[in-house]
Amino acid sequence: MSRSRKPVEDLSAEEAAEELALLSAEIAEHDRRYHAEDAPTISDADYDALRLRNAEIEAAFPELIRTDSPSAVVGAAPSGAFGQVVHARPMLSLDNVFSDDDVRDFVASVRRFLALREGQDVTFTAEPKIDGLSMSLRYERGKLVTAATRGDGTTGENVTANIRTIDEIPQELPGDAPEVVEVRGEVYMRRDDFLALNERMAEETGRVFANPRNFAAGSLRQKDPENTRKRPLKFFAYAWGETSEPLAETQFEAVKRLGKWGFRINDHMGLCKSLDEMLARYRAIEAERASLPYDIDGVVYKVDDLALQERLGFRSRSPRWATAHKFPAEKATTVLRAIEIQVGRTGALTPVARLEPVTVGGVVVTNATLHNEDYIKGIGNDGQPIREGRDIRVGDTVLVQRAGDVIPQILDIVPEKRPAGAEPYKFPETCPACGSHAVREEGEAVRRCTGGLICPAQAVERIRHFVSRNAMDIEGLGEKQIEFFFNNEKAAQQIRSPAEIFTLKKRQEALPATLEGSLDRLEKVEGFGETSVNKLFAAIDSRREVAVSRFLFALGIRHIGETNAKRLARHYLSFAKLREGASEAVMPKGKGDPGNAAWQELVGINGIGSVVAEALVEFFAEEHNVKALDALLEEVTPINEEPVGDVSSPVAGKTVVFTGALERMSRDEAKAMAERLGAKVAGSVSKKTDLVVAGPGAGSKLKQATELGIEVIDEDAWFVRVGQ
Ligand SMILES: NC(=O)c1ccc[n+]([C@@H]2O[C@H](COP(=O)([O-])OP(=O)(O)OC[C@H]3O[C@@H](n4cnc5c(N)ncnc54)[C@H](O)[C@@H]3O)[C@@H](O)[C@H]2O)c1
Ligand SMILES: [Zn+2]
Repeated sequence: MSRSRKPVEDLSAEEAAEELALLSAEIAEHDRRYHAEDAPTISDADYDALRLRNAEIEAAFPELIRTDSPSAVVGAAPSGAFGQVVHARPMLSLDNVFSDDDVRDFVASVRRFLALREGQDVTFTAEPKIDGLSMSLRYERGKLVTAATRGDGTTGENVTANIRTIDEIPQELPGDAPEVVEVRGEVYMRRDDFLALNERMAEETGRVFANPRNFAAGSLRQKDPENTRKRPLKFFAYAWGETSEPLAETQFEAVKRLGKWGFRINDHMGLCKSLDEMLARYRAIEAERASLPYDIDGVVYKVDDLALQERLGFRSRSPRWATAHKFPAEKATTVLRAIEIQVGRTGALTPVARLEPVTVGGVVVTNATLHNEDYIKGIGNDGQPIREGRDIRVGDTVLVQRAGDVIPQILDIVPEKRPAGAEPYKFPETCPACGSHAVREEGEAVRRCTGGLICPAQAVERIRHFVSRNAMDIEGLGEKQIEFFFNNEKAAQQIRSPAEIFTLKKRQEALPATLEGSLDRLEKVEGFGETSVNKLFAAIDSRREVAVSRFLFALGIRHIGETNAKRLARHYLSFAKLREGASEAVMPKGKGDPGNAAWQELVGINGIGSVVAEALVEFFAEEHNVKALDALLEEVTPINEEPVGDVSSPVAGKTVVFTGALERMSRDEAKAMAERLGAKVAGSVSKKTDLVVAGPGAGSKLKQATELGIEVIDEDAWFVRVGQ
């Protein structure tokens, strides 16, 4: 695969897009295994490396951020086993960094966002990152009322009854606690408790957990609280959610306050006034790691000043004011049992190593990535030999590395251990999914199936994306069902395009009575049955009306991920308007051509660049897509988006352009503020612009605004206008 150890700056856009596609599928699969099943199959370090690589590519190619980017996702949706709790404030994840340089970049990004000058210092807290699971404990008038897991960040599982069995969690808070306060932290299990209990479990049930985190998660999700009571769970408090009054002015003081209320807080938390102090504390905590009674997987840095935290705010899955500095990991050797080829959504053939299971850092690893054809042969991306030219063969003993590097999975082989008769691996030249020719284009690392529309690997993926949770969210259409419908020869049971999902019921109902009881009737097919068929039809019918953003995202247009779909939907509000805009847009022809007004409106939308715009325009220009879309629109009605943000603010609904230098805030902060206040931020001035905020040095945009008679104000006037 083109996901390689190639530095991000050397990737072509094509390679980057390909790699992002592979990464998102892979990460989603690991999230499911880890969060929904408590049974990960790769080490955390490998998982983090996948995410890091994904983030790096997205940062370098913001235009390529995918329909299903992992960067916007937290955890996994709550299971149905418990009641659900919608968090008053979202429970997010943390960004990860791995090297000293990354920490330096993190500090720099905080300073940049806040537009700090030299001499304006930021203090950070540093504390161990506990390897458990996060918990939100809601206290009202001093009494514990609900305890919820993080879930997908918005909605978690209600585990109050189980949490009440944990000694370290106070049922009541002292009188000085605010009327409403959500105390957040980590539920974990000590390593010695884990080892002892796991041994007992192995004897009694034959089942064991991979690590204390999984054991803690499993213990917390017991149906019967009495079972949870038998498991020695512990809790560290380190954060908070909703509070009816501020806890303190700094992170450090706020956590100290939680400690005074009876929560355990970590005594390795400290304040750092400089990068050097942060790194020194990281080293000190790392040195103590082995002697701590619980597992930690890194050090968390947080901006100490809560007013600055507030200004920094959040990205979609993590706060800007914190990051986790992860510990590096180790290597292990194992045997390569087989090489399998997977066909991705884009038709790329990816070699995957099936390994003799090996424990790396407490997690059993059975699969690894082999990157691409050349990598197996011992050739690097630059065409030069790697591993001194050693190729990788089935039967080889291989060195698997888990490190905070890229996704350095199989590093090398052990030549002395190569079995006699091991053959060089022959990469297939046909697609294992459809038999079409698989070709490798000049200069490309990836071999691709040419089957396009007929290749089930690609079509099935397309439909799978269409029905996925964040897209149309149609329950009952899992991979198996999609494949069943896709490969079905019976006209009344075939689904080969999104529209056909919605005509399935009609086609079934139109079957003549003579077929009653035959396999043509879905409910007679094994694995379906009347109840599940009715459920499926109900699920499909319930999605005949969906938000524009979901609908757009579901279409699987290149580069239109959830975030971009939302941006577009928020701008155009209706699907018809969006389609009209994209259909009318004429791309610039060469330098100096600005494109027509519809194009300019499109690229003027905050966050939408020319690559995304082009993908959208091309999608609507393709006749085949228009046909499929029209068929779909016969069945589905996209519901107009509501304007978002603070609708009562003086700039709500206005389109604002910032230009020139800003002195009191960075450009990013300005954008974030405007959006919070319900304004749309555009990148260029057009007739649709309502307000231009111009700082010193403003040039062509200011001139254009004046020509168009648009109101122009300076930064101070902006603050007066928005009342801040
Ligand atoms: N191996 C796999 O297949 C796989 C799959 C998914 C996730 N994971 C692993 O699961 C972990 C969970 O992923 P994630 O999205 O929750 O991100 P994360 O664990 O890297 O970081 C966020 C979490 O850190 C926790 N945390 C611990 N100590 C903290 C402290 N002092 N301050 C703030 N937060 C603290 C919180 O629970 C928070 O939700 C990661 O380590 C990741 O490697 C592994
Ligand atoms: Zn194919």
